[in-house]
Amino acid sequence: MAPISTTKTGQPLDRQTLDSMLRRRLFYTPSFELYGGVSGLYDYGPPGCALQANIVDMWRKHFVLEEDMLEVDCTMLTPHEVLKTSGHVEKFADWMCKDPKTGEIFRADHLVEEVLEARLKGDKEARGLKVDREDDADAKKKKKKVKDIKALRLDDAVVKEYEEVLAKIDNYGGDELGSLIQKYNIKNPTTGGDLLSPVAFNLMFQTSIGPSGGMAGYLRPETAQGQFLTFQKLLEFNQQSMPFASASIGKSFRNEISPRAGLMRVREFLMAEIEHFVDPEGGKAHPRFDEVKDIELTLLNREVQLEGKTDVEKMSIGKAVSTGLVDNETLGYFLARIQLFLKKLGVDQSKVRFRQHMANEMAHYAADCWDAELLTSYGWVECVGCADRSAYDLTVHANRTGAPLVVRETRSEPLRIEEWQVDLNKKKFGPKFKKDGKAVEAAVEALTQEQRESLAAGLKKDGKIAIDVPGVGNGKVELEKDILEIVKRTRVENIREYTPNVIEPSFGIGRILYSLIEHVYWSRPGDEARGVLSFPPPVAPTKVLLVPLSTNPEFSKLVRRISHKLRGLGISNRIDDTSASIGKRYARNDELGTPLGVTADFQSLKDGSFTLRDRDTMKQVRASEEEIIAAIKSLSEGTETWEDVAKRLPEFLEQQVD
Ligand SMILES: Nc1ncnc2c1ncn2[C@@H]1O[C@H](COP(=O)(O)OP(=O)(O)OP(=O)(O)O)[C@@H](O)[C@H]1O
Repeated sequence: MAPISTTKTGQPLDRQTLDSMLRRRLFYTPSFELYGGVSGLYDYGPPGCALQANIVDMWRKHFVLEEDMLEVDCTMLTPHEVLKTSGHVEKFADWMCKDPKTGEIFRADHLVEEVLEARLKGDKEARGLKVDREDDADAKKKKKKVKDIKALRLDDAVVKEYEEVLAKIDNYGGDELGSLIQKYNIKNPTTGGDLLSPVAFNLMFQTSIGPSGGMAGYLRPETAQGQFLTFQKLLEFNQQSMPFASASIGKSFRNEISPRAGLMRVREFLMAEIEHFVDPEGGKAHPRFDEVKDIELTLLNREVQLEGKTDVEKMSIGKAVSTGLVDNETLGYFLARIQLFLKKLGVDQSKVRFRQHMANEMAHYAADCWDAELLTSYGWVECVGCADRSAYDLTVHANRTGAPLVVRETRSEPLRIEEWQVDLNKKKFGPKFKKDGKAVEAAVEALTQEQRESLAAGLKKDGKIAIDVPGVGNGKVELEKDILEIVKRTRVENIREYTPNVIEPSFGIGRILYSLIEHVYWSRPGDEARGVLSFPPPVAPTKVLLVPLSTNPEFSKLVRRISHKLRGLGISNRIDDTSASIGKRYARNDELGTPLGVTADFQSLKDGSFTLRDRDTMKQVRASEEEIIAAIKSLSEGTETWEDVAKRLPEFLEQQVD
């Protein structure tokens, strides 16, 4: 069963309270609410926008800047042909099942998951086991509308079976989901009605480009394809130097079947994707792997899941790669870098795990794939996917368009290849085969080295050979030695040509943003109605709250001056000069996650000093304007912590505001 997500004070996270706080503070709001809203579409308000911008900014610095990646911004409108070639038109689908009576539609894997989890909860209740508060609230809420939750004791063997199914839920295809629905007698949870068998539903939004409607297209479901199609130009831009990575941040669109998980599953979302192009020879080594090899990750491997379990293992990425658990250094390098990025954002490290894809879950061409999952009140949720897509994408686009999406490198040592070559005597060949000439020539060219070797021996012995040429005569064609010769020669290759493989870390910014909010959310003991969002200062939407002690215009002047100076330094700040008590004003900003507060008071008028308050500890220091601004700058940039500042500057105890 999905584990419970607790806050840093050990309380189960109360999602309803958090959600209402986030909407009240305008982090986000359902789109088109005046018209009744549309599932899976949300608008971000000011703190949500600032938070998203800060996450994206940190992403750019952590990946694009740090690794010299080549950022591109490709169009979201994509012609049908491109997505047909990439396989999306045929395969980018989820399984849905319909209730023919009510017309309701369910995503098949989510339905099986929801019903089995509900039954396991019911079993837990029936066994008299404590159901966690969040579990309880959830169950109560669902009981009203979900018929399937009953305090019903299950057989131990059934519990085990359900748990195994849940551990493998991402691995099932349509037929298997259909069988599970049948086997476990899963119905429409609201009406108890029968459901039709699962059918594939393509998640892309279709459109047409141009007024004639003649060019079919889609809103892109990922940013990746644009990057693959600019590969050649980027390689040129990079002066033919490998390896290199492209990166892109932009909206993607997926017509999710029944999005009911807030920002976690939406129909339009911001993605940040990297396509790292690497030479497949040499084990996909990464030049900077040494820098990360000792970083420890929490790994949930494929075999464990196939046994129906979810036990994780902590392991250094160096060991995971050397033992072959993670396929190669480049993939391992990015897993470690993803973990470091999430840490920088303030994601709770005990709520991060990397889950390896099971065979069915992975695209057939992928060599290995790991998801960074974050524990939230929705359970473990994939927030970053990291896949080795091999040479698939470049190969299919090259085959379709004829563009050479390859790397050509001069070899340091020319390569000498001993091989059997076929020489055709064109003067005799043409007149003999006439219109069939092309087909015969293609069949000859297609002969493998082994075939050529044995045919050479046959030619020497009998003076003629027969080869298969489908569609010509009876499918066999005889060739005499005056028409062709097969000889062994040495070919010297100075240029090496290869299709790079691609390692793709793919980030859903909205999922990361929401999970981060859950991870930093807590309430002060004894004051549960007041939420606090403990964002690290660099990621916080607003860095500083400026409060004049009272409505005295002299205080107001001082805070405006500080605000102006902070703005000059690019540090976001807000003045709250309302008549609410200082405690209330700070509480409001705790909910917005503002890490620092500056108060102007009578002492400020006297000696120009100000107090600086830390959101999390509520401790204050007092110092000159210059020192306070310097402290704010270093805290906002993440170069100092509050502990560092508190060591440097004298604590201010007199006027505790909360
Ligand atoms: N509907 C969505 N809403 C928000 N973010 C999404 C959505 N679908 C995908 N993402 C984000 O994009 C990232 C890369 O997409 P990917 O195709 O790997 O997801 P996915 O495997 O289809 O996700 P899921 O299985 O949850 O539908 C995911 O890790 C996730 O953060």
